[in-house]
Amino acid sequence: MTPTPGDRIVARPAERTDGPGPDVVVEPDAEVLARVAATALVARLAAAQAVHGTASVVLTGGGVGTAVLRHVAGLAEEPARERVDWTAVDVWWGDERFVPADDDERNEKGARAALLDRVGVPAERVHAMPASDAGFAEPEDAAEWYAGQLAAAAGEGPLPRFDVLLLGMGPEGHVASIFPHSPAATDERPVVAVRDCPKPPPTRVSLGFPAITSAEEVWLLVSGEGKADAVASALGGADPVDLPAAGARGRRATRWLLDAAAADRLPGAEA
Ligand SMILES: O=C(O)[C@H](O)[C@@H](O)[C@H](O)[C@H](O)COP(=O)(O)O
Repeated sequence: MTPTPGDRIVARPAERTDGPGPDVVVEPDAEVLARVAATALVARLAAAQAVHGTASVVLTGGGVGTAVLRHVAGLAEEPARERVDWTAVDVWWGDERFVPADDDERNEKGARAALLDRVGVPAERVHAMPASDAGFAEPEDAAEWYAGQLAAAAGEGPLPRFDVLLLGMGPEGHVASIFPHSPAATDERPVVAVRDCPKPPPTRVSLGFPAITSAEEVWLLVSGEGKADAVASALGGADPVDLPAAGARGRRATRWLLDAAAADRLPGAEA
């Protein structure tokens, strides 16, 4: 039987005072994880459209994040499946590499190939972060422009509704382009320029914590044994400055979608 989200809740850490505690879902491997996350994402976006008429999703780069998008595109081709109206989905990014538009390092490029160009999201709903050859000399200018795009979409307040915000996580606990002990980890702006990233490329634009934590739901997609220590620390209550993933929380839900290897060091993990 294909596992579905929630099949194996291995940990539900204590309720926190500033929102619901995280749910942890473990799937056998990265492939199943991506498939299950894709099915859940389609359901969540369809539900948002039923309520609001539109849905919004914040995308991540990374291996699992891109695999999820490929599975979502596959689901869109299955007539019997739950449907998302892709003409009524706003697509944002959690972070982007400040490199030329046609650079393979662009998260946007991967997302377009995996999903967006396949399901026909209208151009005006694809809110890519600027490339380095898009007329912004500095990433700070690009970050400010993106904050303006978010505010314009919000109507009131600085941020629009994000129904689901997807994040990958690095082995040291970075999310989006917020790296441990970087200025971005404590920046109070919704969008920040990031320089001197420990992981190349060094110059990026990222949502900051105020934007990430404004999302209705934050889903962290994490696979591989190299992430197991960071997963355990984040769920164990690490300081987000030390381990940014610990600060990635949604208003209504925070969902850690793990494969078994990434969940291996969680207390109480099932064999
Ligand atoms: O910008 C980056 O450096 C990556 O996109 C990064 O944020 C990625 O999401 C994580 O490192 C997880 O990546 P994997 O899922 O491939 O391990």
